[in-house]
Amino acid sequence: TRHRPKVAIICGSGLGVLADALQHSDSFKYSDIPNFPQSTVQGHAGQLVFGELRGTACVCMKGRFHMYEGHQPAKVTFPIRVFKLLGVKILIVTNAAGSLADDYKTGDVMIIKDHINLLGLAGQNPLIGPNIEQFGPRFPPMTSAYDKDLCKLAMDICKRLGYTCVHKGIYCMVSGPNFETVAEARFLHSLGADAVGMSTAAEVVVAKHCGLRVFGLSLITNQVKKDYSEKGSVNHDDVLGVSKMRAEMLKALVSEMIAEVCGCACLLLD
Ligand SMILES: O=P(O)(O)O[C@H]1O[C@H](CO)[C@@H](O)[C@H]1O
Ligand code: HPA
Repeated sequence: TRHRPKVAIICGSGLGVLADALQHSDSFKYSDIPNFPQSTVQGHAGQLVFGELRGTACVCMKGRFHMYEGHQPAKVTFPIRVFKLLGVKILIVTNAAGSLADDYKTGDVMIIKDHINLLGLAGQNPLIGPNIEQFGPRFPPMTSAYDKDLCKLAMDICKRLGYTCVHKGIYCMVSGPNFETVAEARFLHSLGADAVGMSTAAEVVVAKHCGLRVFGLSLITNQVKKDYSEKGSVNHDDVLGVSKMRAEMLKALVSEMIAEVCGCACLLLD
C-alpha cells in the first residue's frame, strides 16, 4: 500500500463499517499478515484497511482481538506496536459496552475519560515481561491515558452535530466471555466504572507506553443488570444489532474528529 497512516482506528463489535469511510483503500486479511492473530468473533471481520479519511492517511482494524479468544495480553495488543512502527501518532479505539451508569441508555455514546484495567491490575498486563526500551519506559505513567484535547474536541463536535445522547465516562475492561452477574455489575459500578466491556484498556496501555495519543469511544449496546428484579439478559446478537443501528453516527463522529485534528494547529500530528 502507498498509504503511510498517521491515525489508527480499532473497530469495536459490529462497528466495522467505520472502515468503509476510508477512500482509496487497500485491505489485507489478517491471515495474510505475519504474526497477526485471527479474528474469531462475529462482528469482527479480520481485515486491516489502509486508506484516506478526509485527507488523512489512516489504518483501520476491522476486527480486534480479545483475551477470551485465548490470546495472551501481548498478542491482543500486538497490532498497536505495528501501528507505532508504521508511523501512527493517534489511536482511536471504539467498542461496544454495557452500561453500569444509571443515566446511560442503550444507543448512547460514551467518550472514554479514563479506564479501569481490571485484568491489568490483577496481573494480566500486556507490558509484563522484559521491557522493550525502543517502545517506551519500564514504568509508564497512565494518569492521562485518554487525551484531554481530543475528548474536548469530540464533545464539541457532538454538540455541533446535534448528538445529545453523549456522555464522558469510565470504561472497565474485564476478560469475558461471559457477561456480568448482578453482583459483579454492582461491584464494577461501586469501583466507579460507567461502562464495561472485554477490550480496549490493554490496547490503550500499550499505545500510551509507546507514546501514541489516544481517543476512545464506547457505544452503549445494553444495560448491565444491577438488580435481581430486572428481567431479560444480554446476548452478542443484541450487541451487534445496536452497533449496526448506531454505526453511521459513530462513523460521522470519527470522520469529523480526524478532519479537525489534522486541520488544527494545536493538535498537529508531528
Ligand atoms: O469490545 P468489543 O470488541 O467492541 O466487543 C464487545 O462486544 C462483545 C460482547 O458482545 C465483547 O467482545 C465485548 O468486548
Ligand atoms: O454488558 C457487557 N459486558 C461486557 N462486555 C460487553 N460488551 C458489550 N456489552 C457488554
